[in-house]
Amino acid sequence: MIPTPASRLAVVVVAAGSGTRLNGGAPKAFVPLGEHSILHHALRGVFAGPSAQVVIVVPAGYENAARAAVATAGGHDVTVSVVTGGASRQGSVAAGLAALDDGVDIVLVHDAARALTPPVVFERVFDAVAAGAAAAIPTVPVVDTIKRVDVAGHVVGGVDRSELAAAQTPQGFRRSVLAAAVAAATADHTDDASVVASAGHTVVTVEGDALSFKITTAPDLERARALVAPHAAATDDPTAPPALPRVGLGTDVHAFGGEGALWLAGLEWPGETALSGHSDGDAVAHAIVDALLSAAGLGDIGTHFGTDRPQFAGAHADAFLNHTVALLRDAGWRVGNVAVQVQANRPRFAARRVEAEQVLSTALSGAPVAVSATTTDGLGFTGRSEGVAAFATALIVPL
Ligand SMILES: Nc1ccn([C@@H]2O[C@H](COP(=O)(O)OP(=O)(O)OP(=O)(O)O)[C@@H](O)[C@H]2O)c(=O)n1
Ligand SMILES: C[C@](O)(CO)[C@H](O)COP(=O)(O)O
Repeated sequence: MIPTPASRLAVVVVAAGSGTRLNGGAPKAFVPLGEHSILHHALRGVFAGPSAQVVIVVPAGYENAARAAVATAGGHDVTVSVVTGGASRQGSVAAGLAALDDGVDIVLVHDAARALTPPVVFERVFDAVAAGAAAAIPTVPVVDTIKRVDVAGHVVGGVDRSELAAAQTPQGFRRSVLAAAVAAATADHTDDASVVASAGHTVVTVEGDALSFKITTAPDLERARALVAPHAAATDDPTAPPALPRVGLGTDVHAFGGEGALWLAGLEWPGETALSGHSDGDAVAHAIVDALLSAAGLGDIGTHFGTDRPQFAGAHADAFLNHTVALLRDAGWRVGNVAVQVQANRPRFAARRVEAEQVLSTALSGAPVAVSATTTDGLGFTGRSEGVAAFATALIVPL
């Protein structure tokens, strides 16, 4: 980091949004994340970064709650101003800029919603602007295949993801550049770099961080809570890695009567009756997903694979398990091992058990999977051959 007098730098923390997509019962920055609020965690990252004046922009009526968050986050020695936000994010940024001290010449604008951003990201952005850039933003690569989709939901083309990057915050600027661009803006932009770029300035990028994800929806909040919970008691540092392995439990049931082939434990079973379900009805894979998500404290299969996700309609085990591994990885975990038991009269697993274990293990990035199968001596719905039940346990370990 380039050392500069504290008076040069200010961080504007925009926390005035309503959190419509989160629907958390309070403006988003004031929704609980562990023992404290989202804003408290965001401020911990800000206070651990480069020395700065800090301006917090909040909804009307939340000024005192913001001052309380400053105290719990350890901002006793920091110059902090709390101001009321605008109707849009850009309006809130303008309100924050109006509260800057005279000596400030570099400004970082940070979303409170990116509450677990590591302090090193603030340093990277500040260093880039202090080294001469008019504007610098942290970005991360886009990992999904991106499609253009029309209003009917049909794919109309692809986008080369090598040309794309996902923008995060804090976004850093020469104060004069940002203030002039915001004052001259005629359109509402979703980030500050767009405001400055539309005024003709070059925006450079620095490395972002997976922990800087934005808490936008309920699954994001679950993920943030899972990151904060395991280590908060031990270290009180939300950016420290989780310390202990964790275990989880999952079950699933599907009835026979689906269309097409039977899919179970990641295998197709020619000649067997299919299971019904939104996806392929693979109760073994779904029980494993629930076991892994419960171990990580990331909710359950409905949280991430509900019927509102058309991409998982008809999907097989590999799609479910790959996505679950990615969710765990983003939360700081990898799969240790999985054990799953199937209760069913059919199919008979003995001849294909090893094959099933290999397929499931491959979908879990190589973690060992043990599959066992049993019947119930004619008792219950599995004994009457009405369906299949599966029970899974999982161990996950910190990355
Ligand atoms: N009028 C607004 C709108 C947004 N923000 C802030 O901008 C950041 C990013 O916005 P977003 O995640 O979209 O938050 P919300 O607007 O609260 O969410 P939603 O769009 O779901 O209502 C958040 O820290 C939010 O508090 C703000 O300060 N003032
Ligand atoms: C500023 C931002 O976080 C960069 O990714 C983002 O643009 C905030 O607004 P959004 O409407 O939630 O995209």
